[in-house]
Amino acid sequence: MSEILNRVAATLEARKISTADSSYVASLYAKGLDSILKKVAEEAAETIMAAKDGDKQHIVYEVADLWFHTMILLAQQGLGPQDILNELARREGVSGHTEKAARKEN
Ligand SMILES: N=c1c2ncn([C@@H]3O[C@H](COP(=O)(O)OP(=O)(O)OP(=O)(O)O)[C@@H](O)[C@H]3O)c2ncn1[C@@H]1O[C@H](COP(=O)(O)O)[C@@H](O)[C@H]1O
Repeated sequence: MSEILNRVAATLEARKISTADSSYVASLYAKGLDSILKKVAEEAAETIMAAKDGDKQHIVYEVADLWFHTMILLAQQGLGPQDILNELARREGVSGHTEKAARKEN
């Protein structure tokens, strides 16, 4: 399931050394962190609106946009999808309440 995530992550890495005007990802890196964060916030808001509409196809489309832009954020920060998968795996089998309590201690 994560093969596509890995392929997209590899493309995002490659775009770090690309200056192609035609590259959406390269242009977003060039604009910097605040622009990336703005896109993440926009896509989150669009996801919320799609969910409120209840149109499943629209939800899938907007969540794909949201995942994609969070992946750009991760790449820009020197992280990748494997870091998130590792964190989710770590939480597996841990109840949400236990996790919440552990966070409060940190
Ligand atoms: N998966 C995506 C992908 N999903 C969404 N987008 C772009 O993300 C933007 C989403 O922004 P919006 O929904 O706000 O739409 P918009 O109004 O057109 O965008 P803005 O003008 O506001 O930026 C659009 O420009 C989409 O084209 C993507 N752009 C690229 N990819 C992947 O990234 C790869 C590299 O892309 P380039 O860097 O463009 O070569 C591609 O081969 C794809 O695999």
